[in-house]
Amino acid sequence: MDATGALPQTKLSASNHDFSRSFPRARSVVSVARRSSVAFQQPDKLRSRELLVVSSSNSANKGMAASGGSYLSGPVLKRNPVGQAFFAAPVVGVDPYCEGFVDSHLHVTEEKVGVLLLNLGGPETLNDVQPFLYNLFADPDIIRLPRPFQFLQKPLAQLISVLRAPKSKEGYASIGGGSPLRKITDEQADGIKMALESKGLTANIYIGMRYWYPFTEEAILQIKKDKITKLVVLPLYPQFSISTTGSSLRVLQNIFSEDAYLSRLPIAIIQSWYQREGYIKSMADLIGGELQKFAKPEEVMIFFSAHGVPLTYVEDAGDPYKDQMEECIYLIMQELKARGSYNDHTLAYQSRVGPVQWLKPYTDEVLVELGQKGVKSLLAVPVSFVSEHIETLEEIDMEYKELALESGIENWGRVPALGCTSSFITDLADAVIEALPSAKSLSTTRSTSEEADHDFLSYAIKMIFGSVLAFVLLLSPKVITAFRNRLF
Ligand SMILES: C=CC1=C(C)c2cc3[nH]c(cc4nc(cc5[nH]c(cc1n2)c(C)c5CCC(=O)O)C(CCC(=O)O)=C4C)c(C)c3C=C
Ligand SMILES: [Fe+2]
Repeated sequence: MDATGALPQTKLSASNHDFSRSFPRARSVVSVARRSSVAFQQPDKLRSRELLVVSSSNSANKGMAASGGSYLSGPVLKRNPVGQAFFAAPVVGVDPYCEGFVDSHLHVTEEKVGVLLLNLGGPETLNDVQPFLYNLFADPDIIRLPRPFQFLQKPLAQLISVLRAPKSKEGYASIGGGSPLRKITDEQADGIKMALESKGLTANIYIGMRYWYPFTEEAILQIKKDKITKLVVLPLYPQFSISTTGSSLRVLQNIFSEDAYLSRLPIAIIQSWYQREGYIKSMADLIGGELQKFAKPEEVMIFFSAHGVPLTYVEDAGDPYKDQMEECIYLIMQELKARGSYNDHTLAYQSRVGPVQWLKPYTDEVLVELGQKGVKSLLAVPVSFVSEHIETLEEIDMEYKELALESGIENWGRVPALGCTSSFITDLADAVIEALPSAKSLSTTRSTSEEADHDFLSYAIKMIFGSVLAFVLLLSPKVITAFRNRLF
């Protein structure tokens, strides 16, 4: 990192490895991925690449698709604009023969599986707060400037980070002087490693944070050093947003496309996993447990509070975040109903920053309204993130709790973040195992020049076909008559 706190611009050198063939493919495994376009760019200027991506799913979403509604009127499953594939088939077993590859010198080498966990990162000390904020605001997926103004990104990031730092520092000071994110993510990584081992898969787990240590760039350097032969990318965000998973994938895309070894490395990306049965059930377990702490559990309003995004992300750039969030909450509520809990529930968005409109309704406004409407017992459920962090520990536990109590809510509870809940960690390990057979390298997809050739060819075909069609039409009796009658 440089003196201003900017994150390192890591350039990864080309590798000598030529992993020209990979064999044998899984035999008893049903591939879980579909070929689909992944946007690593901002979706409004997509240069999508053919890459194998996995949307981790299972019977839960199939059931929901069948129900065919939306959160209020029942959800509808959509293929989202960032090219996400839904409804993967279940894995039926792990191929005992799928354990090696042949390098260019025809030596059989052992498969080395890596799992890259992507996360946001957080300042570990109060001195880290301003440079962390700089990294966050310098991200074009966080502050999306129109193209002619993009040169202002870094000066603007510097300005906003300096202006916001005192308020953020206060928040971090109130939760012990720094973000707990690194520690929790380390523990989750250990948990996933152990869960994978218990399922017969040895894997190296890497943590790639977007805005603080250990940066994604560092994790990728380590993946290269360790000569990983297959990589599963698992963002620790249940729902996809351009501002979170999308931003991290863009970093990966930039690094991978410039590096010979990485562009040949078979990789599977789990873009979102909010609909996995294991995750939904783990959330329902936690909610059910907290409901029982109230004197009258059936009277408690379940209040889902998700981190917001600016409205333009959803409305203009096609961020699937809101749809996925609503679907996720629908599934959790279905699970609770199946367990006999019929509580009222609502969803609101928290943590807005800056003057623009964010996803509504806003958490603070809804809390006040609910208090005024006479809701007396409320259980807050953080739903967009799986670790405790500043927005659960400070914003929800302190600010929103105080606001709720002032507004007339008498009984307040909060569901803890999933953290290392064992059913949840096991489910993430399953998601990795299911994704593994679909790993595919960037270089096996069409190259840019092939794409350009293809584009030129299709352009030429269209031109020729169009000219012939125009010629035929012009010579057609009707057109000739129309010309004669001066209708054009
Ligand atoms: C799904 C989760 C998140 C989304 C979506 C998201 C979008 C988003 N965030 C900001 C601005 C800030 N986020 C900050 C902290 C922060 N954000 C998330 C998660 C999501 N952000 C987490 C988990 C954290 C906390 C990390 C930690 O240290 O514990 C901050 C810094 C804290 C603060 O000053 O409030 C900012 C700023 C934007 C602008 C945005 C979408 C465009
Ligand atoms: Fe955020």
